[in-house]
Amino acid sequence: MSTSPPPPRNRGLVPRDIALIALFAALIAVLSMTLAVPIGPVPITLQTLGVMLAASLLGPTRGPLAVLTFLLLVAVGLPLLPGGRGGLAPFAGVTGGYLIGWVAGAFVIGLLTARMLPRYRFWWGLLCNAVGGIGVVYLVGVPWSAVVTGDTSLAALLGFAVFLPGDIAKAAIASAVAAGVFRAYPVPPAGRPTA
Ligand SMILES: O=C(O)CCCC[C@@H]1SC[C@@H]2NC(=O)N[C@@H]21
Repeated sequence: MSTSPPPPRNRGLVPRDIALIALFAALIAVLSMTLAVPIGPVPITLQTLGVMLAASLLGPTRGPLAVLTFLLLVAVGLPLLPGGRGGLAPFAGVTGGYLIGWVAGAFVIGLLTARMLPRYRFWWGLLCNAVGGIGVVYLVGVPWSAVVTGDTSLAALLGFAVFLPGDIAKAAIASAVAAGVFRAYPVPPAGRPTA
């Protein structure tokens, strides 16, 4: 009886990984610049859709690296945030907590998604994206906004509710895409579950 060798773990980043990280960083940038609904100090955007897709499809290492690559480009001054913002100022501003929360959120989505494979289904994906892409992101972003604006009232803290419908829709889209990809490619490309 022949046994197949276990998939390689912790094999480091190969050129294909770098290309995927760059591709998803670019996707986040495109989504970041595509739509911004200025409903208050923090806009409704499509950015978290990019974060969720990157994390769901690339896993807990490459997903956050794609987000970090995007944030690095913003930090060096590229105008990739809505309104053509870039540089270091956004990180200290009212949305700075969301920017940082994306990295932690992507890690959690990637980790949970990797644990679901190969039994990943839409509803499990929705849960992964909701926990990481909404729960973790808000956990950092909401109090950060409150502190920066100086409004720590309950009403201000509960203001995140306005983002929920859109972010749940984004989590559903990311989960549907990931479920489709994982169904089409049932044998994970080397490293997808762990890298
Ligand atoms: O462009 C920025 O400076 C970051 C904006 C952050 C928007 C946050 S991300 C989570 C929540 N969902 C949205 O649609 N908007 C907020």
